[in-house]
Amino acid sequence: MPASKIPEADIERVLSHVQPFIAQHLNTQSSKSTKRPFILGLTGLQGSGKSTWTDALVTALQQGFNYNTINLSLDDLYLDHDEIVNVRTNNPSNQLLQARGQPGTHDIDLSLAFFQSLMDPSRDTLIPSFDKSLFNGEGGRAPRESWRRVPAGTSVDVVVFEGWCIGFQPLSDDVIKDTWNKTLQTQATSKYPTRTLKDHAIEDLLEVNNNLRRYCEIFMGPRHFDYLVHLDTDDLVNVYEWRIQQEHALWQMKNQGMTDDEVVKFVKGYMPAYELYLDQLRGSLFGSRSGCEEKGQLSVIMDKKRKVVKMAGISL
Ligand SMILES: Nc1ncnc2c1ncn2[C@@H]1O[C@H](COP(=O)(O)OP(=O)(O)OP(=O)(O)O)[C@@H](O)[C@H]1O
Repeated sequence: MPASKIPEADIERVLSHVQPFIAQHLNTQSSKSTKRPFILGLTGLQGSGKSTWTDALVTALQQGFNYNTINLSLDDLYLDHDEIVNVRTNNPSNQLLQARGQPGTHDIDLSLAFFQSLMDPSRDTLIPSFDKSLFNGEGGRAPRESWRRVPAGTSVDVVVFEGWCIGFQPLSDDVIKDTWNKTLQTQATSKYPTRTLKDHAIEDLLEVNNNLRRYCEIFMGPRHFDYLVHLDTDDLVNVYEWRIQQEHALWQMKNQGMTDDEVVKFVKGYMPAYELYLDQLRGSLFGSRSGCEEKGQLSVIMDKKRKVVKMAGISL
């Protein structure tokens, strides 16, 4: 297996925070007839390395601790292609819902079925898979025969569940309106804009916020996780830089990829969510009044080159 881009020492540091929570969880589950796996959320900005970190964590949890570990990406829960087209057609003026990505473009029933099947040892668990290359890059559900399978009777210890908006929590309509009202117009001269709310109609932001609310109620709220690792940066502009580095590497390797302008347009689509929800997440997903205060959260701050410059448990 090729060496991971994540230094082993960084993985070890993360696990020194997380593993005691896993051990405690498995200990309390051992006497139960229906065992629930430990759900380790991994959230992070676009291109921060969520998939790469997930792979490294799964390997370390399996090989270093012998935990039966699987992973799921929120990207694998996208609606199938025809449903994504429906979302686009039903929301013609909402720029946030013209392609897969935002809350409102994932299959909630599929996510529920996945998490419920993990609790039922009499059934195989199929891990959903989405193929981004289908339909000229619009993507579609991969055939079920190609999904990974956890055979019935196998108990899964840990699920690493990664996604860009995991840990984001809906705001009240009033807070969204207030934030929107106070936000200045997008910086027209900025190469990498980080203030984009005014590019969107307030009702479009509210709609995505409502979709996020449903996600959190059903499978993505604080009660659905046991621990959250957050890949973050001290400068949001790095999200543009990371993606541009990635596309430049792709150009060198395959002579294809996005142009810098296309990257800016693409990353800008995620900025409204960062502007609205990042502060609260940085405060804590398991904050007071969540009823989950005993759970843990770790902030991993990376610089422009994705070097970890700070790692700290979030205390309430
Ligand atoms: N620590 C790192 N150092 C250098 N390169 C990295 C690092 N982490 C990830 N990369 C590279 O950055 C790119 C994006 O990584 P990855 O796909 O893991 O990010 P992601 O957060 O899952 O992306 P997306 O938000 O698009 O789903 C990949 O080319 C990966 O190899």
